[in-house]
Amino acid sequence: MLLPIADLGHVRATAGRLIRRHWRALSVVLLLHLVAALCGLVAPRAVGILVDALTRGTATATGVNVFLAVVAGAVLAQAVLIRFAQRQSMVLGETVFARLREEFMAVVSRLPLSTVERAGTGDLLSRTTHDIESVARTVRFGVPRVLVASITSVLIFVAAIATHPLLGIAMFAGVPLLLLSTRWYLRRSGPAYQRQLASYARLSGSVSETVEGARTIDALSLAPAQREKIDAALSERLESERGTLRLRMVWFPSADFSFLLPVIVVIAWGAVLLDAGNATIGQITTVALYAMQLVAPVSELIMWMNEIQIGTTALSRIVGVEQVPADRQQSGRRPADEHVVVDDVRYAYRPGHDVLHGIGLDLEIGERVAIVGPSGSGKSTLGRLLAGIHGPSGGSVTVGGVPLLELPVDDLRRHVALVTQEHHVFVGTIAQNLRLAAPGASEAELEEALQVVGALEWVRAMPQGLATGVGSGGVVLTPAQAQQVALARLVLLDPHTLVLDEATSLLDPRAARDLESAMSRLLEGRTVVAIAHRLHTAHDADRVAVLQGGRIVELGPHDRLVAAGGEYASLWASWHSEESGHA
Ligand SMILES: Nc1ncnc2c1ncn2[C@@H]1O[C@H](COP(=O)(O)OP(=O)(O)OP(=O)(O)O)[C@@H](O)[C@H]1O
Repeated sequence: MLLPIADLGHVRATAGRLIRRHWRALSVVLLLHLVAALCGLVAPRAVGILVDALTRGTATATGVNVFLAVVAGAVLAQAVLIRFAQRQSMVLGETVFARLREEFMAVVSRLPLSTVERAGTGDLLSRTTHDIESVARTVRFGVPRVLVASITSVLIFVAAIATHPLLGIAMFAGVPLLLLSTRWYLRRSGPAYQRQLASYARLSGSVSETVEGARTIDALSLAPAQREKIDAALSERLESERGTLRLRMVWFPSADFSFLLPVIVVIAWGAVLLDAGNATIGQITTVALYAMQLVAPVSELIMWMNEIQIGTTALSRIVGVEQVPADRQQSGRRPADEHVVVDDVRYAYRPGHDVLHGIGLDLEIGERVAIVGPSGSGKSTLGRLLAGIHGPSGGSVTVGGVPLLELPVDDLRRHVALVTQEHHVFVGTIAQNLRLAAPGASEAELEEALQVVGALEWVRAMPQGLATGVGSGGVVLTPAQAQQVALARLVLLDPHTLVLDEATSLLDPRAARDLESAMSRLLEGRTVVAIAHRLHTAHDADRVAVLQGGRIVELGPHDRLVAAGGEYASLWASWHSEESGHA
């Protein structure tokens, strides 16, 4: 499933909101361009007057000097005004774009994890990079240029009509062809550009998947299949680019012709009027110069219309991300205590296919519960629901009487946190990695957290201690160190309930043993739900929940369940005999 794409109404509403927010700055930009365009109209008019004076033989040396001064003054004024207008346009473009990008990043970081997982990284990656760049180009250059070109074109038309109304009308000669070809183009270009952008998303998805899964691809010799997939994505992209190119190849030449047409018609029609004594050579010269002056703004308009079309399509994909429904709704209620209760919980990844069927689990504050069961029985799913990552499809998971999904995410993590085998080290310093959990923590607090998980010594031994750069491009941490940093983050978060999923399984036995003491200090005084893949964890727990086919089939202390001789007893017996076999 790809992320939603906003319809034109929403895109227009977003554009309208941006214009309203910046209307003052936009008005200044428009005013500057308007005056600059007016200055640009002076020269053709002055040339026309001079031509007429020369034709009539009334031109004087002073007249020519005045003409030169006026033209030079107008050109200079136009150049200065354009400089300021462009500067203002760029500042405005950057301001608008910066806000847009910040808002988009805020939306992306709020996206429900389940949506990101389902949509895949390619689509989101291409929206946050390629589409944002496309919108940036439109906002920075496209919108100001289109506004300027529109104002200039209208003023040129008005000036031509004011010079000679009958001749001025000839300036419209290219309009029908321009309208027809543009309508033809716009009808087809929207879907064609959507296809093109979707093909970028698929290509970047295939490439990033190949890079991320390089080891698996290598190990299973999947390279040919992956190459085929990328080739298919490339062909799709090529085809979609060809599609839009075909459209441009029809539209551009007809547009080109339609704005050259007025120059030809003005001269031909001017000759007829001159013959009939209805126009002067000076007027024909002025209007013909205006017709030629029109070429630049109209061609700019044509070029940027195309860019704006691409930008609008990209904006619809960006606005679309805002339309992903939130998976949680804050109610403002505050948990009465630290009591976590799972009540009749159901969960389905796909509608109609429940993987949890009415789970009930009342966690006593400070107790340790181990969840055991065969692969696929729903242990990890239950863990994610307990940590408030997914919301249940039915029933509830509450802390202190408040459903987890009603809490703000920052708050939620201070109640329940999930510890998985994934310990991503973010690019930045060790301190920055830790402060993700507690942005305001002092260095002493960071060191205290590192001390709890037994990492203070090695962090202090690093070249710059807490300020050492880690992650991609920095010092490479060992898996055990990465895990210690993750645990220190949890110490800083200080949640009262922890859900452990395969917390130590990726480590070699020695590193796992080293971490066990760090772990046990972290767990002290907290409620713990451990998804137990090794049964000795279950043995040490206060209670064991046996999950089978998405249902809790047994629940109680280890000894009682073993004595009961049920499902857990046989799991325990087979695990025990395996263990003693290994010994
Ligand atoms: N992202 C997902 N989309 C669709 N189905 C999923 C997804 N994750 C898990 N499932 C399905 O949900 C069921 C429960 O999976 P879950 O991972 O919770 O089981 P588990 O007991 O933790 O298994 P294991 O011990 O192998 O990790 C399985 O049938 C699994 O195929």
